[in-house]
Amino acid sequence: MKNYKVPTLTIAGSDSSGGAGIQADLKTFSAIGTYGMSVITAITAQNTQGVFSVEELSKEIIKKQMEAVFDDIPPKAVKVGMVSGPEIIVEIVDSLKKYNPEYLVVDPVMISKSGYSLLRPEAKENLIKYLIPMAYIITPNTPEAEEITGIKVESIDDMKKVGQKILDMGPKFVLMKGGHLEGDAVDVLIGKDVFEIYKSERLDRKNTHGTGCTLSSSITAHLALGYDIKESVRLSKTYITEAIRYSFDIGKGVGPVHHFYKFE
Ligand SMILES: Nc1ncnc2c1ncn2[C@@H]1O[C@H](COP(=O)(O)OP(=O)(O)OP(=O)(O)O)[C@@H](O)[C@H]1O
Ligand SMILES: Cc1ncc(CO)c(N)n1
Repeated sequence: MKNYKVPTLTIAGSDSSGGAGIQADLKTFSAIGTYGMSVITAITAQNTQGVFSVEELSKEIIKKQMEAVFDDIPPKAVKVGMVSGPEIIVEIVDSLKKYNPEYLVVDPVMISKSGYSLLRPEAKENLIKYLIPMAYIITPNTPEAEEITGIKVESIDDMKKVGQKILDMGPKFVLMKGGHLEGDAVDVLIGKDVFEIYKSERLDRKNTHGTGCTLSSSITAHLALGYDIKESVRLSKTYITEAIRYSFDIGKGVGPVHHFYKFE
């Protein structure tokens, strides 16, 4: 029996409609059985139809949130999602270096499903230079992998090649997500001596708001529970597939995935 009394932390933006960002992360942390905490980096006014406005929080309040969490309840695993500005990336990296959590999952959030930029262009350099190299695992989708490397990703072969380039930037593992390609939903895990393919059927569902956030939070929670990287990704791939399968129409646009307890 796993010890479920394990704290997990998400450092990310708030999605007012509850489908992505902090809200998706906390739902996932709970559904998998861990104790979820949050450091909020930005507030977005968004729903199933789009992102309408973003207000970034100051680096001072981000630092204070990090101190409050780590000084009292040090998380076993941490996930970083939306970090839109260059200064807050530096602040978060400094705090993470100070507290040194065992697992750091980086979801390099750049553009929302509705096409809104969640990473300011001038923040990209700091993301690549400081945050990506410290990650235990980074989980880019294909457009993000292209932005990070400048190389097109159109096939599983490209995912392998580009994933290797990202691995060379310093993270321990790279999970290349294939949700944006055609055919089966195939994700590729790459590490120094690791190469695994995770394949599921492509579900014909329109409600995929928050898939990326949910997958990376699930990996974070499973790592915190003590699963190894391959098992954490395998269980998380199942979690996201089922969460998409059981998604339902809520709101007028691209609805959220459905979170529920499902294990092994
Ligand atoms: N229609 C689908 N059917 C099954 N699995 C899917 C589908 N779409 C995406 N996935 C899976 O969902 C996970 C998230 O992948 P995706 O590439 O959609 O992430 P993302 O673009 O970062 O998401 P987001 O838009 O929330 O940021 C991956 O495991 C991917 O294979
Ligand atoms: C706050 C937030 N983070 C991440 C995503 C994923 O695209 C989103 N839509 N909103």
